Amino acid sequence: SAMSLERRILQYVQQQALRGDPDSVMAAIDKFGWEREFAMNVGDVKGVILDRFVKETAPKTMLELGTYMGYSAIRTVRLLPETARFITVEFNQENAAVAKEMIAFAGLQNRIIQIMSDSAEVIPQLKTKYGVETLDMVFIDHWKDVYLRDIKLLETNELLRKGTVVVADNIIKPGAPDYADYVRTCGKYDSTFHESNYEYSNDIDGLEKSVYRG
Ligand SMILES: Nc1ncnc2c1ncn2CCCCCNC(=O)c1cc(-c2ccc(F)cc2)cc(O)c1O
Ligand SMILES: [Mg+2]
Repeated sequence: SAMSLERRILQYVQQQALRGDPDSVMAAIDKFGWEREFAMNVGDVKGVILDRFVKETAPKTMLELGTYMGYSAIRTVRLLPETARFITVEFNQENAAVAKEMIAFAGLQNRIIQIMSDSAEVIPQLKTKYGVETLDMVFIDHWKDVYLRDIKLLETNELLRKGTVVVADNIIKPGAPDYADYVRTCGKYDSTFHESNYEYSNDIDGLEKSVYRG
């Protein structure tokens, strides 16, 4: 169809959900994912595990790599106080534009700093351009073959501190084997795998939670 999948989901949300109600926006995106077409949001099953990590960590400053449609940004920020700073980075301009409208519909546009750029460009600028000292939490959900490059960039740019929680999606499907191997064996993280289901499916997937030892 002429309209992209992401645009069709945004239209569905605008028709089915309640403006300013993040939970209704998430519910509409998840309903579309289960009942109509697959979309690569973290989804409602893995989302519950992510929620638990966010509540446990209560980050004041958080970075997300891979905004996509804004589902996990909305899911996360709904659990944070107004004072928290949430920065999300998306490379794909069309998806970033959809995310901007999705986040605005959810009423969270003042709580989310959206950057439309390659994470490799943004990470080295977080301290100087975005006033970040260190990150309390990171959610990695962008291209699976750049997860490892980017966690190393976070390390070398001194953005991690003792206790920073790094959560990564898709450890099984599509998989990020070089990343998983690194965080589990390099000695810099206490890393645990949390098995779950792949979004809108009964297939197996899971999140890796890696706490930086500092
Ligand atoms: N360097 C950068 N900086 C910022 N954004 C950036 C970037 N580089 C890219 N992007 C923009 C993100 C692109 C989307 C990333 N997500 C994915 O690619 C993804 C794919 C699947 C999937 C699995 C099995 C299948 F059969 C099909 C799809 C599931 C998921 O949960 C996913 O998160
Ligand atoms: Mg994902």
